[in-house]
Amino acid sequence: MLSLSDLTLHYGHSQILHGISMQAKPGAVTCLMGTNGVGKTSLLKAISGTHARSGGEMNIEGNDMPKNTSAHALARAGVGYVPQGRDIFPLMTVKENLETGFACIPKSEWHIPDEIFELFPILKQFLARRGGDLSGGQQQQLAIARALIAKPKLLLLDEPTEGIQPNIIKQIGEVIKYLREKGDMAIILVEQFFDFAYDLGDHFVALERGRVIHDATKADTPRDVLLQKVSV
Ligand SMILES: Nc1ncnc2c1ncn2[C@@H]1O[C@H](COP(=O)(O)OP(=O)(O)OP(=O)(O)O)[C@@H](O)[C@H]1O
Repeated sequence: MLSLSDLTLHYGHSQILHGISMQAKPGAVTCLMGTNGVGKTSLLKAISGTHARSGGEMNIEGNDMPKNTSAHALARAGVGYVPQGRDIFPLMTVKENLETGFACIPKSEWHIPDEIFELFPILKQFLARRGGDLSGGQQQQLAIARALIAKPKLLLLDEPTEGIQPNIIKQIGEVIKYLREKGDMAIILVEQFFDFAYDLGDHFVALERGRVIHDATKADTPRDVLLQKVSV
């Protein structure tokens, strides 16, 4: 689904990603791991087009995506991005936040599927509540739901468990498993909560200072080996 080859990224003169090559396949959770500051969020920004890469190739479902492809065009091509910190609109209602997910799909598909409320029942209950009045965990659920409304083929999740209470972490884990089992979506999960990531992951990519130091299936990634590679 997604294939990256020799991807580089800079902020001004400072180079953060140094030739990243990796893939993400439908029906699988690819965990992107590494200590703080290795470039995980920057890589998701490059894939989602929210910060243009400086070089390398990106291919989505067989189509080359030039490096100046806009975030909007990538969203239309099937990339759903749930950024770190969620970025929900605090003054808009839950319903309005969900409706912002319509921006990248044809008008004929502008409705909130029942599946969204089956996955996140709390959102149905709080449809008229302002986004900013939800708890952190509920905001995270809203951010994931909003991304799902655009029916992504590739879902990018940046630290979905950060600052969230254990019962909602468990629910988010169940949603990720459900989406994986549907089989048509590739999922890239950036996650510092090691056990959560190791439990969900089918494939593990570890970064160190903007370079890939590990890229293997779960069968070829013993827990202790990965833990050592992604620990300070
Ligand atoms: N907008 C920016 N301008 C300049 N440097 C930045 C910017 N955003 C991130 N960086 C730097 O790029 C490097 C990689 O940051 P990034 O957020 O991608 O890492 P990360 O692996 O996601 O870390 P974390 O787990 O802390 O989120 C860090 O050194 C960071 O300070």
